[in-house]
Amino acid sequence: MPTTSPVIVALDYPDQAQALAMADKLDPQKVRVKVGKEIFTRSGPAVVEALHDKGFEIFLDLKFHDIPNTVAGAVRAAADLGIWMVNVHASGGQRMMEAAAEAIANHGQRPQLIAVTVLTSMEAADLAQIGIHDDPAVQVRRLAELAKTAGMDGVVCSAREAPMLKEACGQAFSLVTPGIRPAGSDAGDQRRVLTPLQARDAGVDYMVIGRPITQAAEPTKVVDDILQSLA
Ligand SMILES: O=c1ccn([C@@H]2O[C@H](COP(=O)(O)O)[C@@H](O)[C@H]2O)c(=O)[nH]1
Repeated sequence: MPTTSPVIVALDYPDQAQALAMADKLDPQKVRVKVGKEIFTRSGPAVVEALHDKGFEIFLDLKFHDIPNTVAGAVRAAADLGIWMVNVHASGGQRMMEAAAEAIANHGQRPQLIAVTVLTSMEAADLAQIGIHDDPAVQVRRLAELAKTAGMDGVVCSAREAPMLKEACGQAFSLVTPGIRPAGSDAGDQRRVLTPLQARDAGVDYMVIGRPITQAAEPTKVVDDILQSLA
């Protein structure tokens, strides 16, 4: 049975052995896992297959961003891996997102297709450096509305923007939120953060949590404490 848990654990490791060792401490009934650029660049589809064999649903977080034809092909290849969710960058534009959606519209194992808005590591000063002089929330909303128009199933955003986006894009539009930090844990390079409980109360659908779990002395306990706090 697929899990209904909102928690997605980011398996950001330099090699497959370490990623799978962490997966062995996790329960596919309690969490999904995220395969990102580091481990996928190192291990490729083999790590996806190994995690599937362990029973996990997988968010393949490769954030495709290229011309429409290239992104369409990449999203199709991702769907062929049988993953649960895949993403593109909304800043690639409407035509790029439409090409991605079209590429998997009739796929037998169609994954959820979501678009990254503004990275949770970015704040207003970072946006200003790339010529965007709006508040992050304004840019997030602009890109989320474009993503919805282009046929995306949802977006990656910060939990801070969740109430605004549920209002603007509707309850069925999925909000996937990294930048989740249990109280007292180090924000690191993240800037727009909330705790799991604050994120739930803000209305997010999925919480992506990496280092607070993967770098903990007792990852299983951290997962259980997070799920308990949400119960
Ligand atoms: O805006 C974004 C998009 C993706 N991520 C990814 O989520 C995890 C977060 O890991 P933590 O260790 O909990 O910070 C990581 O894999 C990022 O690549 C994001 O943080 N923000």
